Amino acid sequence: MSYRFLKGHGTENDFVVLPDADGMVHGDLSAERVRALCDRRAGIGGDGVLRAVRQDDGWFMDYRNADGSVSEMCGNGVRVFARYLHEHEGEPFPIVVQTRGGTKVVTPADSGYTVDMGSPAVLGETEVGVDGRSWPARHVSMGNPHAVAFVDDLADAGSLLAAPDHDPAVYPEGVNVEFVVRRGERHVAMRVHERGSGETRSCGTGACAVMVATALADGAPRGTSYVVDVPGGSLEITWTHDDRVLMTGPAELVAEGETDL
Ligand SMILES: N[C@@H](CCC[C@H](N)C(=O)O)C(=O)O
Repeated sequence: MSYRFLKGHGTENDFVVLPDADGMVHGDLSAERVRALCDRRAGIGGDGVLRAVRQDDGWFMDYRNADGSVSEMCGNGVRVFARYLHEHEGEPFPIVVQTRGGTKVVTPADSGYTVDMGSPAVLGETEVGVDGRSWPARHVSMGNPHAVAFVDDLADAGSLLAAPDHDPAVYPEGVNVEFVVRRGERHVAMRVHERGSGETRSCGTGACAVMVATALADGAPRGTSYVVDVPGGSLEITWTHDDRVLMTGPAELVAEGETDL
């Protein structure tokens, strides 16, 4: 059976969008099917899948990582998802998106879309490691788990072909690991190894976790904005006076078609 898909990305974190308004097309999306869709040689290719299901309280973003695993949230994905809902489902802004990590509200902005990502949870210190080297890291939850480590050089993180070492007692469900360097005043750059997808060109929730960890390290007052560079572009992030993280960045839809994968 063939079905409709779209392909999109936010700062080159790329996704297969599966329209499934009534939840009837895909039913219980299997991990095997997600892996087939995300396969960059035999499939459409993507860091993850965004299945769009209409609910009584808005649209549900059913997010899956490329390996088929489920995650609570995807920050770049939610901007792409909102653009899809606006342009293809006629949803007016502000767009309310339900996720496993809570309700997110997306509005248009000069440089793309702004997402109210909610309040971060700062959960203490931990450690991450690559190739026998280790760094202290801050444990931040943006609905999904992150470990943020400051390094001298982004190359210190090595090839990132394998998941960085981390404490399984702190992260029993795995973790997204961000490596960060400073670029200037209120400006950092990061690489990320995503749980379930490997190294990606960007991670929206990761950039928010990085901003929170950096603002805490800097003693920056609430309301300060940071630019977070990722390999696929830049995101602007503000931690507001009322403890919400606002992320602004682009979202692109680049292709649409039918697949029988
Ligand atoms: N790329 C996403 C995060 C996707 C989920 C993550 N890999 C996890 O397992 O938590 C983003 O832009 O936030």
